[in-house]
Amino acid sequence: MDITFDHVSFTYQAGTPFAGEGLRDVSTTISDHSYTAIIGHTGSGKSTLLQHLNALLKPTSGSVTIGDRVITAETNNKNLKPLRQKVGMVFQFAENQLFEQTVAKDIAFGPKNFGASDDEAAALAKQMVTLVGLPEEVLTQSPFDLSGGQMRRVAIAGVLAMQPQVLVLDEPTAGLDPAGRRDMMTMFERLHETQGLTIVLVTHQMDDVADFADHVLVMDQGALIKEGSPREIFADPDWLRAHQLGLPKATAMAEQLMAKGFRFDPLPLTSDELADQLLPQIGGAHHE
Ligand SMILES: Nc1ncnc2c1ncn2[C@@H]1O[C@H](COP(=O)(O)OP(=O)(O)OP(=O)(O)O)[C@@H](O)[C@H]1O
Repeated sequence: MDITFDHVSFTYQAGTPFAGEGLRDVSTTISDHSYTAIIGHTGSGKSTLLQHLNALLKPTSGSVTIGDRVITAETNNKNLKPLRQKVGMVFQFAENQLFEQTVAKDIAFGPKNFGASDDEAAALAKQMVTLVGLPEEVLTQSPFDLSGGQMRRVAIAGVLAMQPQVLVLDEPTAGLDPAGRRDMMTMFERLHETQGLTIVLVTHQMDDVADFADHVLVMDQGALIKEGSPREIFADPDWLRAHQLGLPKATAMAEQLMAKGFRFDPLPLTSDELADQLLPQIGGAHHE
């Protein structure tokens, strides 16, 4: 399912003295099965864009086409339920939204709300808890007895239990330690690869963009100012700096090495790429 933005602008509190522009004339397509990263500094419009992906917000002007549904300012709020099922949202600190007495009940809540029987919902809960890498034993536990990282996985399982086609992730690794972050990102990669889920990721971690995304949207002051593959986006470090954006660690290190006379073409995005280009220059990796 593609999601296409056609000249989308969005104004918060339109018509009041507090009106503020959230999005300005954004046109782009998030393709079916893609892994799209959205980057941009604070207040650039990333969260506003995300909320248009399942019509939590509707454009003030322009349209968003989600699969076969066209959302405009005139769209009424009826019949949006199927959209909410197809596009699953994992908000920042999603674990704060857990509320049931057991993990099983929490994961089953969404499907039951959408008409699944008790048995179907329980089966989904069992399936999803495994999919997010937790042992089945947690199903009978209180979510509040789990670690922060495990609680977040339960919240994600609850979104996956709706069997969405698109998984939207707003800084999903915020607050986790480095190992927890890596495990979480590997889990999303697995969901993308094995379940065919389209992933839309908002992140400040440029290494995650380089490692996982195949398409990148760069937001600034509500506008989409650049889009392309990670290689295209990270090819111009000066441009990124001018927009207060960082670089993947390997790219930043390559830049420093270039100042000392090393050559890199293209600029490496990952440590493997950095090593592959560096070794021949320091007399390593000779294969006779
Ligand atoms: N509820 C709101 N009412 C009024 N203005 C808002 C509201 N939410 C966001 N804005 C404004 O819209 C613009 C875009 O905000 P948005 O939250 O989408 O940015 P962001 O890139 O997600 O930022 P962050 O990285 O801090 O989450 C900002 O100027 C912000 O002040």
